[in-house]
Formats: sequence, structure tokens, C-alpha cells
Amino acid sequence: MTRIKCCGMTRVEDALLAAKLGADAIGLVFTARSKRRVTLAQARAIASALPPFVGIVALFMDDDAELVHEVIEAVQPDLLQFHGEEPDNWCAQFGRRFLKAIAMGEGRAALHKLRRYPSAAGLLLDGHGLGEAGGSGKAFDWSLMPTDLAQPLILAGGLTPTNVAEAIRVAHPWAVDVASGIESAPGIKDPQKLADFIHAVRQAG
Ligand SMILES: O=C(O)c1ccccc1N[C@@H]1O[C@H](COP(=O)(O)O)[C@@H](O)[C@H]1O
Repeated sequence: MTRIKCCGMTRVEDALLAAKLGADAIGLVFTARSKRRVTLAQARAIASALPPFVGIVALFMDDDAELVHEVIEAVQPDLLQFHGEEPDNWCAQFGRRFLKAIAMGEGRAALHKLRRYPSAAGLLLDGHGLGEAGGSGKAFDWSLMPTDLAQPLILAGGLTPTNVAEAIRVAHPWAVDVASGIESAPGIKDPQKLADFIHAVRQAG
């Protein structure tokens, strides 16, 4: 079964709907580089409303360690996600499980970076280019998804209710991660797209 993370939640009602429809995790974005950035107060409200067994992932992109510490203290996320050029030892300094995102916009050239994160609990392959922020709706060539890595791989970038089944068929990821493909505006989730996305993933197996 392919796990599902719905990223860029800014409203309690959207996070609750994702949980009700069967999302395994929701993502909260804290980096100032995002249109989906949440305040600590928003994040706390979403985190405390979520039912049990739905994970909370806190996303950063080349941010100060101080911000990461503040979020850990205030929100108690289950996982951290680092989306920038943070090295493995920097990501590991918080003593928390983390996902490391790799910008696959560079194509095959980005693949060697996957070996640089032995401490990561999982590797997230996203469609954006080096230096660009994620959450852009850009897909990459799913056939580049490696099959020989020990860590679970999460597929992200430009996934939608329409293309996610094909993405799973080609890439066989442990999980899929979506932000813009289930939105009506940045940070505002569309209930129908959310339902269609989760249904499409569950049908794909
Ligand atoms: O969502 C954001 O605003 C964001 C900002 C900076 C770094 C990462 C971000 N989101 C991540 O990007 C993937 C792909 O997004 P999309 O589905 O292509 O819109 C998303 O799942 C988040 O993990």
C-alpha cells in the first residue's frame, strides 16, 4: 500500500478532511520561502485537532536551526523534512527522524545526492530544480526513481488526482507527497481534489 502525505496544510478543516479520507500524514511548511507557510499558532491548532495515527511532518528549506528547535518544541512533529541544501549531519543534529528532499529538476545529475544522507529515515524526490522552492507543481521523469536504495523513497512534484496512479505504476514509491495538486489556491485544499487524489492512490495499490 502506498502511503500518502498531504503537504502545505494551513487550515484545521483541510487537515481533518485529509485525515478522514485516509491520509497517513500531513505536512506543515515553516520556511519563509513558501506561500504555504504557517505560524506556530496555526501549526499548533492543526496538530492538536488531528486524530491519532496521522503523522505530522514539519518542512524547512535552508532555515536557521533556531526555527527548527522552536517548531519541535511547539508542535512536536513526528518527522522533520529538509528541502534545501542541508547536509546530513546538519539534519541529524536535532535528534529527530527526518526526510531529506532531493531536487530532481536536474535529472540524472541529482541521483548521486541520494547517497549523501545515511541518517535520513526516508528520501523525498521532488520535481523542482536546484535552488528553487518546492511545492511548485513540477514533475520529474519518474523512471529515474532508483530501485537499489535501502531507505524508503517518497515521490513528490506535480502529482495530481489524474497522474498519481501512473506515477505509482512507474516509480513504485513507498509514499507519495502532494501540495499544489490538491489545492484551489496555495495553502487552501480543494475537498474534491483531495478525495480524488486519495482515492486514486488507494486504487493504484
Ligand atoms: O509546499 C511548499 O510551499 C514548499 C515550499 C518549499 C519547499 C517545499 C515545499 N513543498 C514540498 O514540495 C512537494 C511538491 O509539491 P507539489 O505537489 O509539486 O506542489 C510537496 O509535496 C511538499 O513536500
